[in-house]
Amino acid sequence: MWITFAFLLTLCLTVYFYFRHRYRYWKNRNIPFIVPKLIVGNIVEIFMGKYSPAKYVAHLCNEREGPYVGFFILHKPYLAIKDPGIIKRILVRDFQKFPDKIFINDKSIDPTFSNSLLSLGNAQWRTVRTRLSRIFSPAKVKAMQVYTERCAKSLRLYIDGQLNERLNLKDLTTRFSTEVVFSCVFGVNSNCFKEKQSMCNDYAHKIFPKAYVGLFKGFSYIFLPQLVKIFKYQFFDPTACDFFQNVFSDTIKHREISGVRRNDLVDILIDIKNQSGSLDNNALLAQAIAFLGVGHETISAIISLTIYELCINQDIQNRIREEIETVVGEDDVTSHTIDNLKFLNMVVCESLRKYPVIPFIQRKCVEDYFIPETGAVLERGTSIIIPTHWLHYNPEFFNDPYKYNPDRFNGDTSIPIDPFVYLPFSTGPRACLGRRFALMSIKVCLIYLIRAFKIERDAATKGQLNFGAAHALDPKEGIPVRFQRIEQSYAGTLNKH
Ligand code: HEM
Repeated sequence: MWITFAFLLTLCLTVYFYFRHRYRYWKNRNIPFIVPKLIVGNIVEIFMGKYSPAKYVAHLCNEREGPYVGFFILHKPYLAIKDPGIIKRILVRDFQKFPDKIFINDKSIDPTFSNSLLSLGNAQWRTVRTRLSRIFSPAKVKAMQVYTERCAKSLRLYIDGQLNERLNLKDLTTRFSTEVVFSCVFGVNSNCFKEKQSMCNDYAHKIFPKAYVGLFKGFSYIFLPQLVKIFKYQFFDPTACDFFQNVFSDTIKHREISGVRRNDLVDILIDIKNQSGSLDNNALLAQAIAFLGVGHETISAIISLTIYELCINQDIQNRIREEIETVVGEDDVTSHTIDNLKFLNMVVCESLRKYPVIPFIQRKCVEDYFIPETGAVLERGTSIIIPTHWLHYNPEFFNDPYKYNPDRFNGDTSIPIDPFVYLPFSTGPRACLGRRFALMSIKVCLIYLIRAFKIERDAATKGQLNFGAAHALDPKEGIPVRFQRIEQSYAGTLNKH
């Protein structure tokens, strides 16, 4: 018994002194930090469901003055960077020292996610990113607009059959985004508007699990890699990956045999595959699944949250409609007309500020790094968080940040917006690859809907959305709204297209 007691005592003391030593990490470097709780660090509030990870990081940033704040998840130190000058160094000027993500990247656990651009480490990331960089060039995105417009017309018809009924915005916009990404990435129709229950839509939803399972997976792939290594669970849902692997392989085979070109992403991926020494099938599939997973979630979230704001702020909805009427009228939507819709652009920018769908950016330092502004040295391997959500809601950078106010993006140079505090797509060499494609799809969808319908709140629409800790993009109760056909002039466009 004494031996057991001595063993347990030694174990407890070892754990205690180990953590005490680890928790001096930021103090020893003279970096302000949040005092951690023994063993768990600063993780408790997230697991109690008090905060989402994004809001928790924002809360930590508010707790300490200064350009950065250190915190701990279990024994591991993290640094949240608050100063725009240092953010610029990390994302752009000294990017070569911060090219990696924190995500665990283990091909034996999750080959699809680990092969995707989202998580690849420096050397491989560079090769894949260079190969894929032309995928969303202005000309390619212009070519994909035809397919996106087709999807917007299908959505419009789908709504037209359910006028004045209570509709859940998220359901409509995920059908649209799945159809768009399927059409442009996989080169096939997903039948999201033909079938109430579309297999493609169901599997697209499954790629990233929702609610607490999704929260736990996403969180652990960034902050608790030990758990992922022990339990070996995949980031992307394996059944969804199998389903899309089949769809993608069939499409590639069909294109190669038939020689048909559609000028979409599949064609580009086949071209990349045929270049010597290029990406193999698994690597291509990983990119396609990542595009589908990221693309369909983010595009649908921004469209539904924008429409929600337009229901609450009818004056803004009317202003967009007037602009569309003046610039586009009943004509086709071209990339040129999209560029001329200045107010619509301001609206989308404001939605991306108020709802940063990727609420923080992550980087890992690959060499010791001296921060000239403060004299601090970041050790090789330091995990960095850039708190987009905190920056976008900071009154020092955005006046009255909880207000939905597109006019803050009117280009007034007396109150310029710092590009290193407004980071919906991030910036620098590792910024979002799909930015151009996402903006085009969001704008096309909004133009088609606002031109044809007056969109109004329903009695059940909340004045304030309740996201809860685990529903980052997805308000808990959905977003119920009603669509009404507007005057004949707009109905004219319905018949025309
Ligand atoms: C509203 C829509 C979207 C937003 C707000 C968004 C935002 C972001 C952000 C913040 C990052 C992290 C960048 C960084 O670490 O510096 C990212 C990465 C990425 N996004 Fe997007 N994204 C959107 C849509 C899309 C779409 C539609 C696609 C493709 C179809 C896409 C593909 C990617 C890829 C491949 C990366 C990884 C880039 C790399 O590591 O090289 N995104 N996105």
